[in-house]
Amino acid sequence: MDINNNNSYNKNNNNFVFTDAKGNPISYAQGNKIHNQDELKLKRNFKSQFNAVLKKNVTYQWRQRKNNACLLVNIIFLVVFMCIINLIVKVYLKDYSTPAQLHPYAGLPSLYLTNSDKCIPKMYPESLFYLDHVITNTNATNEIINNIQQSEQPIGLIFGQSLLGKASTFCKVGAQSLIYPLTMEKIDSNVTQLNDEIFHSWRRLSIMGGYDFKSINNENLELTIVFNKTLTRYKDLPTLFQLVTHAYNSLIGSNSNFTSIVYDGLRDVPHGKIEPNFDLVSLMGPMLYMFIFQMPLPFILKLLIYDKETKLKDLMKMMGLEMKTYWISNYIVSFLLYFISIIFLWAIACLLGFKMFLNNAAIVIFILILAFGHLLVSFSFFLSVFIDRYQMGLYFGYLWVLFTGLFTNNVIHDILDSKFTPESSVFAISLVPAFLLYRGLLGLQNGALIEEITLDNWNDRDYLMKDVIVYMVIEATIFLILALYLEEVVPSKYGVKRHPLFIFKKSFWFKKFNEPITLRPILEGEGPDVHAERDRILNNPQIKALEVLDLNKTYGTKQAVKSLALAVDQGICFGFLGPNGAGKSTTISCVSGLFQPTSGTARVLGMDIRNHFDRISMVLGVCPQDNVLWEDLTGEEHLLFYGRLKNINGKRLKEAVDASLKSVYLDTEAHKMVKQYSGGMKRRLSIAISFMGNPKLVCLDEPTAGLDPATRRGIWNSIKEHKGKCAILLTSHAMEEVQELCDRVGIFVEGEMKCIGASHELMSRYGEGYKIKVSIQPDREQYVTHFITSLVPGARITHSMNNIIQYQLPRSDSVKLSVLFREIQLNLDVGIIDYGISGTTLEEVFLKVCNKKYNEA
Ligand SMILES: Nc1ncnc2c1ncn2[C@@H]1O[C@H](COP(=O)(O)OP(=O)(O)OP(=O)(O)O)[C@@H](O)[C@H]1O
Repeated sequence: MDINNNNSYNKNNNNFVFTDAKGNPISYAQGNKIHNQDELKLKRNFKSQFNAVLKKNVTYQWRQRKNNACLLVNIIFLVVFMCIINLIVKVYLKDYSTPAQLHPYAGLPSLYLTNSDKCIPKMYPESLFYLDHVITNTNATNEIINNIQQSEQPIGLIFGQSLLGKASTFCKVGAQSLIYPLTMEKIDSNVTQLNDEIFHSWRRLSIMGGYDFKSINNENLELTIVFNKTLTRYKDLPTLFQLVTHAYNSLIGSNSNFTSIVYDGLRDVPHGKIEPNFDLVSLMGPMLYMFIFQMPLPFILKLLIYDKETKLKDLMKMMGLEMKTYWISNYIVSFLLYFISIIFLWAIACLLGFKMFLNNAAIVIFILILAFGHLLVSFSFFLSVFIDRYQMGLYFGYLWVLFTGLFTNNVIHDILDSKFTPESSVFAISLVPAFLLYRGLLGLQNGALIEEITLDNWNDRDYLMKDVIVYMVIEATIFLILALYLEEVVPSKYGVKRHPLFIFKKSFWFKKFNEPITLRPILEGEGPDVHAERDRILNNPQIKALEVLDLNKTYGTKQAVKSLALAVDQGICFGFLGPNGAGKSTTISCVSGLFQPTSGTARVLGMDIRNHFDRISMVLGVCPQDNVLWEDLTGEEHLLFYGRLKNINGKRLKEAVDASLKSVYLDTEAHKMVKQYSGGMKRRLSIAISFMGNPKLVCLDEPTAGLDPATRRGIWNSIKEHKGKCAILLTSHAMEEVQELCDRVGIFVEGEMKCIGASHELMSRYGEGYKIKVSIQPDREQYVTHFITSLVPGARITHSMNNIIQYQLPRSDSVKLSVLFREIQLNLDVGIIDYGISGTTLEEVFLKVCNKKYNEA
């Protein structure tokens, strides 16, 4: 098959070799040039991979629709619950509207002294008076008036926020002036004009109140205090009266002939008809919406952790998926999960007339929703680093929503509401996404109760919405960067993590320039065939499917792989044998890019895994030890996904998937979801996945472990179908499987390759010779043994029971099978009923190599 004018693709002895015009083998990595058309497919295609992950995620989420519907049901439940209560309260409040008043009547002033611990926060000295709620005709009122009037020093007063709103202030004992509760401004209009003006603009709520000084001289202080009841939320401002009188008294000082105060009382500003403005949803809003806005968190955590827990993320990575594409696609799906639920909430809220959503500019609400969405998703990414089980993620998510909701309502609300809270505390609180959301929701609430938030006023003192949104964007960015960094370094059950300072290492930034590693020609203590393997790698210029060059892998203090040297030719199936814990899976994980070798490296088709893993993964297929599948996707959907990862699209993809399903006998089960598959079917699907996209090297980690003989044979057939088209690295504990499938075998013990070669070579090299099993007549053991040892000197009994004896013949060229057969056949009368001769099995070689190791130890 000519690829282009210069290069060709030859198939010799089942070996596929890319060669240049002169017939020299070429590596995919050589010179960073594209050598042939096929090589183009080595490049990861962002569009194709993004399409694959997005389609898979959307299909998977659609299958999770029952679970996802819970999210919407939770939202509906909370909203409907609030609506019902709101409705009941509104019906009850219907008769409480206040008619329009151009000249509202004056009311009685009153004062309330409290300096008990109960009402005064401990931080205030007891000599300060705290003025807040209004109670008329109490002794406390008289007491405070007396105190104020008789005091020679200014009296310390604290005005409760509920009395004066945000304009309240606080005056220390000994201060020169008493208090400046409201900004004073002289208005050049008389009371009537002022009344008219206020009456027409009272809804704009810009006037908090005023003093009307009717007559002021050394003997008289006549004033009216006007205040805006709507703005001050139904609180009287009686204290203003006292303040002004006292201030006046202080001002005129000892010259005072102050004899009378004409008191006109307090009255509301002129206003139009006031309907009861009670909106429970707005009042409860921040807390209610806290729950709703954060409700997607557990669902997003589940989505992120599931792939990690089930090792699907690792497999996708090994099969060529670029992590950047994975994160972007997951980010989008998570964001959509949040966004759809919040838009749904918005729609319901508008339908039901919730003021927080209706009385504020839609653009401001939309920006807040977007900003918090990004923060929530980034925060979920961050949390997912520390959680290994998706069930745990779900529980944690729900607890977080509940806890932050309740905590905000009971603690954070008070802290944020107090004007004594220093900016630094507000900043610290804002670092927690849930509390920052609360600040944003408080802004919306204030907008609903005071004045619509628009892009013009969104950073006014009462809303600070712009600040909140900027905080959200900054925090989202920080959480995302932290998540991506911690994902690489925080220890977890899955995958091997990097050094915390990896970004400061040169190899991180310049990994394309990792020095080539030359295999050591000889290593002390290695057997002759392992030496020969090193020679083969060093002296054979042909590009191999896989070359492992002095690969070491250490987990903490455990050295799992020790200076492994191995080459697998193209088109060859290499069997990797070894006892449990020998390091076979670790080798596959290093070769397939899941783990970074501690030292040494591997080359796939001439490309170094340290420098070209992005290309290697496109020609790599992996079937891990456990089935790593999405339970809620069908077999066909799995293959479509992995096919797209490998840049196969359109008609070719459909054909490849059909062929793949057929090759593992799953074509009739293609549309069943994996959760309905049996263990054998899942295993067959895993194998089909590993061969998807015509990989050049396939790693099969115990492909038939735990399967019945019939299924095992089926899987062997599918592997045989692919054999020759690519190199296969197969680990197994089943000797007959290795004998059946593998051209070469390596036995690996405690991280070291002990022997390597074709199975028959190993059997003859490590085998002890032939065995004869004879069935004898009773009491003839002595005669038969004499006969066998006379025939083959050195033959010894290895097993004798129930007149069946097994003899081990010495390993010697002098033992000729044909002679043995003939002699036994002629001398059956020594007492032999039946007999059989067998050679050394691979299992015996395996046991011998392993036992040798253990005996040495
Ligand atoms: N993530 C890990 N962290 C620490 N040690 C590990 C890790 N993975 C494997 N090991 C250790 O490394 C050694 C080799 O393990 P590996 O899984 O590669 O063996 P194996 O030959 O595949 O075994 P098996 O046949 O049982 O699958 C074992 O001692 C194992 O305990």
